[in-house]
Amino acid sequence: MFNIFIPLCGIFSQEILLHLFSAFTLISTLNSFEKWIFPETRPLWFLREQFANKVVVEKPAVALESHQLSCEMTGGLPCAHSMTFTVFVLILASFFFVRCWDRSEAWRSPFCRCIMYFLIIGMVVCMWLSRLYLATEFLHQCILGSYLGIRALSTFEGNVKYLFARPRRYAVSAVCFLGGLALSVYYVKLELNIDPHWSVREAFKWCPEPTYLRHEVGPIFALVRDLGNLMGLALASPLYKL
Ligand SMILES: O=P(O)(O)OC[C@H]1O[C@@H](O)[C@H](O)[C@@H](O)[C@@H]1O
Repeated sequence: MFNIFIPLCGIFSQEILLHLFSAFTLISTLNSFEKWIFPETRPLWFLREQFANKVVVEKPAVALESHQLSCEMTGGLPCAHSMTFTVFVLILASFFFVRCWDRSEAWRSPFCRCIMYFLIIGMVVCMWLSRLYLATEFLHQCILGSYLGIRALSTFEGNVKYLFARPRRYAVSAVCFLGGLALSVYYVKLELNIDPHWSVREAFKWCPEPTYLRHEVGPIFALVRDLGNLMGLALASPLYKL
């Protein structure tokens, strides 16, 4: 998303680019924090654990396969793909249809609205199905991911003027605070004897081929990536001047 789709959207308008990048970064950070604080298991890990502990002994008709796309290193809840994809599709659809509505009355008809909702829901459900097919997510993780994405996006849209008007020093301080919070979670977990790297250990334990694991999908990498993107936005603040 950050490398291809979001920059490509910037070809059409700088407004879309800024809106997409800021909403996407905030929502991705929210997701990374949730996964960092409370990593939940994934179907692949859960099922393999069940077989290893002999809780399930009957061999299923379908074998579970692991490959590069299914060897994830973060927790399952909330599904990052569903969360960010829902936000991406909603922002693009709203820009596209608002433009069409401004150009022609015909686009405001109930038929066109139905097509729009059908397309959005269809694309999000396809994303859920792809995650379920790979056994990387449970259904509730996908549904919650999309739900949290929608709630976070509506909060962002409601406060966008306030956020875009923040002076640079406030924005940078907020990002530094988030960095401190992520670090504190690490030490609090160590104090409580909770392994902060639990999800990484699960990934190494249940992924049959260690070379399938990608460092860029680890929880610390995702947090650093998102906080780095946020710092970029903070340094460019106030964003309404861009
Ligand atoms: O939660 P999901 O959908 O399995 O996604 C796992 C990871 O997928 C990666 O593509 C993202 O960069 C990470 O931020 C995310 O944690």
